[in-house]
Amino acid sequence: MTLAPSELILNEDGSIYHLHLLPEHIAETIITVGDPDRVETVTKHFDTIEFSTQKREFKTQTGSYKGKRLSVISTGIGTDNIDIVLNELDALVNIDFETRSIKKDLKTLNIIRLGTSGSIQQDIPVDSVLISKKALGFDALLHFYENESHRDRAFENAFVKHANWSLEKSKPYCILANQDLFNHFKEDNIYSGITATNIGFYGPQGRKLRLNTQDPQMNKRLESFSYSGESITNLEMETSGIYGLSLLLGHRALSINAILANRTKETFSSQPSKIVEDMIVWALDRIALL
Ligand SMILES: O=P(O)(O)O[C@H]1O[C@H](CO)[C@@H](O)[C@H]1O
Ligand SMILES: O=c1cc[nH]c(=O)[nH]1
Repeated sequence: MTLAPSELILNEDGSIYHLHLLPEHIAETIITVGDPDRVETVTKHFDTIEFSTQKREFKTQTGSYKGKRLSVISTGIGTDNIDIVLNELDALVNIDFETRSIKKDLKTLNIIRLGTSGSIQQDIPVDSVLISKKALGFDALLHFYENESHRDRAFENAFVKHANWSLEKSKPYCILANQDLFNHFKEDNIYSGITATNIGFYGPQGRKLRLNTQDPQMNKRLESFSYSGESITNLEMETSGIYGLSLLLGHRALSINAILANRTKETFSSQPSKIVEDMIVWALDRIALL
């Protein structure tokens, strides 16, 4: 099947539409960060940088860390951007841009998010690091793809019942991290849990400045939900989309987040850049061993 110019969009220089990348520009292990400024916070640790570009919020640098070729790419905020980043990264490795056809032999990328997040559990403090074993998506992204075989419907239904989830919101979807990557990064001083991803930072994460939220008890209900001994630990805005699209496309994904806020204790890190830097240094050494 040939993909039409309106579906697979290439720029005049042959690069993919939003990311502005050619296939040779990316490594097989990719670190995603939300903030474009965080790309260099990661790559300043690299031995060499071979390539840099930026279009809109999507900044990419590829180089080498301890001999391993890595790309770092910023996604901006939200799962709407994750739809663009994951589909275009996959196209770069699994679609032949000359023939506009899907390759026979598909590649699997390692996709590791180094993000920031807010904890909703008392005992997960600010300035800790958490890896996400599962994601619960309150965004609707995955519902636009054929996804049935990858979701944990029993978990989703138990959550909807427990939280008295409004039918006017999207049905939450539950997706697993790549368990090999999860085990590779898991260690005693790193927290792990279920990350809830939502479509906003304020109302959708239960924050009230001037506007009332639809359910003032939402975060309490998230905090008290437990399923097979596991709890929802933190809130952010990308992990469910990364896990969902990675599973559907055949890539391996893990989300690692620096905890900047504790929503239950109403605290925020006094040194957010330090914990982000510490997380990056720790994660890079683990990534180099993949
Ligand atoms: O720091 P990043 O990776 O952007 O992640 C978190 O920070 C942003 C909100 O401040 C959202 O993107 C959220 O997921
Ligand atoms: O509370 C927080 C902190 C960082 N990022 C989020 O999305 N939420």
